[in-house]
Amino acid sequence: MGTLSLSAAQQAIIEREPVGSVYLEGPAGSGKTTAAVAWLDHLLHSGIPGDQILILTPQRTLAQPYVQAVQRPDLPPGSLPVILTLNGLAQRLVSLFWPVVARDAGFAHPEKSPVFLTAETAQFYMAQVVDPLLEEGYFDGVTIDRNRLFSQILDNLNKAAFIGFEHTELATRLKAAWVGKPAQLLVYDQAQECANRFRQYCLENNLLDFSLQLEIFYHRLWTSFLVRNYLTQTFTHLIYDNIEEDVPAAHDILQEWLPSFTSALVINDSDGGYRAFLGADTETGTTLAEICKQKVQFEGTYVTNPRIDQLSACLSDALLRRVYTPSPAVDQVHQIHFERFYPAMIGWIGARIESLVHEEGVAPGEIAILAPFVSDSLRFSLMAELESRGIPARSHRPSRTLRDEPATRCLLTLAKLAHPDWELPITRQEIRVMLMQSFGGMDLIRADLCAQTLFSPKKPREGLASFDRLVPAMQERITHRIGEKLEALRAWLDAYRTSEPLPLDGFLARIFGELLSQPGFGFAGDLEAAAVTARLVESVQKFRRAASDAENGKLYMQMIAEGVIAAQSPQSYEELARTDAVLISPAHTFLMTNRPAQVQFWLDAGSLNWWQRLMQPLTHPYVLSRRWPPDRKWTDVEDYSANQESLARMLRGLLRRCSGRVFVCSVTLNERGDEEHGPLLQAFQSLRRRLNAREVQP
Ligand SMILES: Nc1ncnc2c1ncn2[C@@H]1O[C@H](COP(=O)(O)OP(=O)(O)OP(=O)(O)O)[C@@H](O)[C@H]1O
Repeated sequence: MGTLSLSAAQQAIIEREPVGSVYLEGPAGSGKTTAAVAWLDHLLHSGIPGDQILILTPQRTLAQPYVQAVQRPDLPPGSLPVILTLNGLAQRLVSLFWPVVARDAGFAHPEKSPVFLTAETAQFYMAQVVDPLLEEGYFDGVTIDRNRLFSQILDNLNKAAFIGFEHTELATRLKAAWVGKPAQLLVYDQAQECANRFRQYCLENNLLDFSLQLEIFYHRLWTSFLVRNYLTQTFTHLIYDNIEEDVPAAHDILQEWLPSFTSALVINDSDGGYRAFLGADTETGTTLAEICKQKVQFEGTYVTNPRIDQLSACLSDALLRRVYTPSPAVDQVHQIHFERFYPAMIGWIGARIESLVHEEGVAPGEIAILAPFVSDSLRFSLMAELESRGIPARSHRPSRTLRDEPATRCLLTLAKLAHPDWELPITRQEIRVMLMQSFGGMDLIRADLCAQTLFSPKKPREGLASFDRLVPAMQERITHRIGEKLEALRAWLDAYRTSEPLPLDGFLARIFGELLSQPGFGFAGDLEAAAVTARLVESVQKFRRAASDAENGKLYMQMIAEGVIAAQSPQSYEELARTDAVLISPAHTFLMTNRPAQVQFWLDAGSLNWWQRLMQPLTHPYVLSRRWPPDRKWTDVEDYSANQESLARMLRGLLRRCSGRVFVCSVTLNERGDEEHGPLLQAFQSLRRRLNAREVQP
């Protein structure tokens, strides 16, 4: 177990016979996962074959400590433990037992293989189903992006599967809780119609989105003696971590499955529940405690200190308007900083971090800058500020898409140039970005000159004109060195155009290998660009497998241009965690990476976004949950208390992952020029007032 010396409580977990079930509960940072990883090590060293051990987590990121553990070189030789989410398990089983269930589940072509959809490809098919309805005027009064509309309909289907009700009941449930304007009732009906049609479309075309995978697993496979027998014989030992972040269907299945494991370690983080908006249910999770033979409680923390704990308690009291008396010690672990405008705040954060790193010896990787949302401009300004001070920074925005990456934009422009038959428009701006990326080190001015002189957006079929045709003065300005590369690029594209076209993923892999990664070209030695290319190729491949259309390369390009396919960048948390750099991340994402940071900066403290949830006109995370009574109305009272509760939980979670100090940053005028005094800022102001009042007391 590396250099950690385990506590007595942790030792007690691992010094057992691998028999019987244990329910381990405790707050974040109390060492539960560390004990579980040591337990896994113990199981493997005691001779249990790895592939008989199932490690289940609600989300891949939460499995990282186990993924790392099974990569250690000192493990005994043999098979590896199986690390899965419920969805991953469902997908495996549906593949395996497809011939047995496909017909009964209503698929039109049980003789053909199933096609498992990703979040992206599901959006693509949703577009096929919903676009004609949008043309008929569906969702006329709803102002949200098309892809968010699609993702909410998919989310509704998922919620029905997670909670365990018929997807045809969605609108009934949503409407029963609605108290606002009647026009919304029609929106729910239309969302229901879309969900029904999408499900039908999936059944007709052998497509399985997450909801359908889970429903088939839960209602058709799990109930089969054959499947249960297979599962109980395959897996004899279970580690199920972060049950509080999993969905009721997972808890139901584990309720029945758990007794058949030879040993089981079930772990609950008593502060968690951050994935509630994705269907996680802490209450159904805790029912697993009842069937475990032994219950163990971990106390304390390896991460925070008593002053941070006091700050956490004071903030909860302030937020929930309870009476409290803060200890002056909390002053030492937080600081509130106000600036009038955003740029000044960015500068202040940069200077503060510079002094933390250079004067106080804090490692950059121990610093996290957190905000409810991280916009592109915020991310860019922070990265630039830190870079100018020589501080390494990394950012995590789950919503950052592959199509936003310059390397992707370059590759897709090249794809359009190479496939004139697609007749897709190409702008000069795209040519500029492509040249700067392809040639590496080419400046904006020269790239612009090339785009102006060598390309006509009106005649995209003609592609790039030859450098040799330019007048000598222009050639001089662009430079002959660039001219040579331009000619090499043109020659490559010409040769490709006259040969048999490849599928888009094949084209991307080839131009990367034959041209862009060659010495002198922009992707040579650039690991980030190579990683982006690999992810793009993978995204196109998944799309190609799911969309059998002959012109699927062109279709992919169109879908990405319209934003239907966002090609989410599945940058691994592992990659991010490994670098010693300041992390810039949405607060919620930081919580789900489950890693502590010594110093945290909380940005936009005045913003209401810390408190209120994202507007989702087609769905509702609380109404679509198992504990919501079908006849109850969702009023402002419920809304207020849900927001309060979720902010309180988030603050506890952030501080549970903080070992040093919090800097709370507030700008009078936010990025949009508005003044905001949201509940987070108010809680800190209340705390300041009380601390000041204590100081003036005799
Ligand atoms: N015995 C120990 N001695 C020193 N540090 C420890 C010990 N056990 C755990 N830690 C450290 O404490 C931190 C939290 O541990 P761990 O992730 O196991 O806690 P947890 O209760 O599972 O929290 P979470 O629910 O957030 O995952 C980690 O950085 C870990 O390295």
